Amino acid sequence: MTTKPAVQLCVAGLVYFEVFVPAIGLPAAGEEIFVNDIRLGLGGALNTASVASALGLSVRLAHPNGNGLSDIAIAQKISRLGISTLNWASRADPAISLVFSGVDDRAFVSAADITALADCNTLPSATWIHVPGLLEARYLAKPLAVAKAKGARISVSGSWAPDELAALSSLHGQPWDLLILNAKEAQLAVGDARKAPDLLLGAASNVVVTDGANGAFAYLNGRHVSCSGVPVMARDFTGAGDAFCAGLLNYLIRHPLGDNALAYACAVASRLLTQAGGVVENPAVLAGLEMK
Ligand SMILES: Nc1ncnc2c1ncn2[C@@H]1O[C@H](COP(=O)(O)OP(=O)(O)O)[C@@H](O)[C@H]1O
Ligand SMILES: O=C(O)C(=O)C[C@H](O)[C@H](O)COP(=O)(O)O
Repeated sequence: MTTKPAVQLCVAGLVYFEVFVPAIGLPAAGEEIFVNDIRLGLGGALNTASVASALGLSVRLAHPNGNGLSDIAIAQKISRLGISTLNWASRADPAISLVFSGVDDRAFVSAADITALADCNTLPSATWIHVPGLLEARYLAKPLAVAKAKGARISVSGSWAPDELAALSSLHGQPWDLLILNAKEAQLAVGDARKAPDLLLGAASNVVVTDGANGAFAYLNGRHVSCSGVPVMARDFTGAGDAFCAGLLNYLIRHPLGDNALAYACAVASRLLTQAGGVVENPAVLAGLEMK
């Protein structure tokens, strides 16, 4: 008899400590500019984990940590969110990002101990394991392959990793069950984002491309599907892609062959645009979208 794993979704990757840089020029040497506020936040793997947990999934966050100031803040926040973790050692402060907010997207300057992921021996047993980043997936390749052999389904989302994106179309053997890219990543991977669902089937049996306000299109469960974005008054674009992944996985875990996966994922992503940052602390942001 096979038993279902108690954890429905494991999210494995780095948790980023983010400093949102105010949109002003740099001060001259020796000078100091005071602004009203410098916002801090957490992101990376915690984004998808927090959304999935708020949507009602049992979630485990697998991430390396050290003994830095950001590690203390991250551990406390995760504990307050009630998300269970699997940790292993990294350097202190393994993932720090400066976030520069633009008109309809953001840019990052980041320092990340990506190699710490290679020290992960085993990932928790889960129905799905999601890795938010191609480079992260490369460093986690061994435990991911072991988990897949034991029956877990593997999902990987893009992130801006040009070399990994360029190599995607030559992958074969479908190491993953689901690949999610945004349009810019898909463009870099295959030259024409619209063709990505067909051209990247060597990497994963399901390929989804998100396209900002336009929504998403995919090859999912053996069919070409698409959906429009849900219009909202956007406040902050951080975490929309990560929330989309959480919504999509929540749907696929509960309705593996259902027809509304993309529409549901777009609805979840649009809610994240109405709050600051990509971590859901107030589940009311997702009111009406929880699933039992
Ligand atoms: N301006 C927007 N209005 C409505 N939905 C949006 C908007 N921007 C993003 N989304 C939603 O978030 C998803 C991911 O956004 P996208 O910009 O494609 O990815 P990323 O955040 O990874 O860059 C989209 O598929 C869509 O559902
Ligand atoms: O801080 C960094 O450098 C990160 O890469 C982690 C970010 O929190 C998310 O990955 C945001 O990603 P989106 O969901 O596409 O907005």
